[in-house]
Amino acid sequence: MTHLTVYRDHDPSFPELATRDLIVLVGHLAMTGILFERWAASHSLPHDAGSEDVLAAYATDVARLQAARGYKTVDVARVPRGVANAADLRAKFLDEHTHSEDEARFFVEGSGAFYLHIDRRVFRIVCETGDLLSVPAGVRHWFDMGPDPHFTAIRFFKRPDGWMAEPTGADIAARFPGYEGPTASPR
Ligand SMILES: CSCCC(=O)/C(O)=C/O
Ligand SMILES: [Fe+2]
Ligand code: NI
Repeated sequence: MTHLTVYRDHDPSFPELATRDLIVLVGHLAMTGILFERWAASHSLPHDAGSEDVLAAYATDVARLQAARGYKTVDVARVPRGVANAADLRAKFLDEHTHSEDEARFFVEGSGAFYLHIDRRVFRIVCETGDLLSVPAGVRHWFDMGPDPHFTAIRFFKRPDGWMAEPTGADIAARFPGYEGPTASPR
């Protein structure tokens, strides 16, 4: 289930806030400039769906968000259940990094946890199917898809050339609770 946990960035053992209440979650994230919305993700996708199939199924939603927030480019990040190189894929987003522009992610299936490091706090947001989250320009963050990953996310970019990340070189991500999957108890 979607939830938010807020930590001080030097103390991963004692959260300041943990909530599954969407109104509280949206409000807390909005105070830091993060957009969170719950969308309908009602199109079932075949296991072998490609990016074009995903974008075609959600074309109306994609066009609406592009028009509203000026996103120029979209792509699809998809990790099907049971993928062979899960550990390598997981490692790709596990280090803290930034993007030079505001981006957004819409989870059309599956789940994963984003960690946004803002003003000496870490906002851990477990996203599930139907969740839309923005990552503001320059915000330090990382993403954990878990040990048994499964998700499809439409990614929205303001840059015409899509996903580009700048590593911060910090080792903060390793100190925070990872994402263990949708059946794990929330933290
Ligand atoms: C859930 S989309 C894949 C992860 C990603 O694009 C990103 O930037 C993580 O920080
Ligand atoms: Fe990122
Ligand atoms: Ni699947």
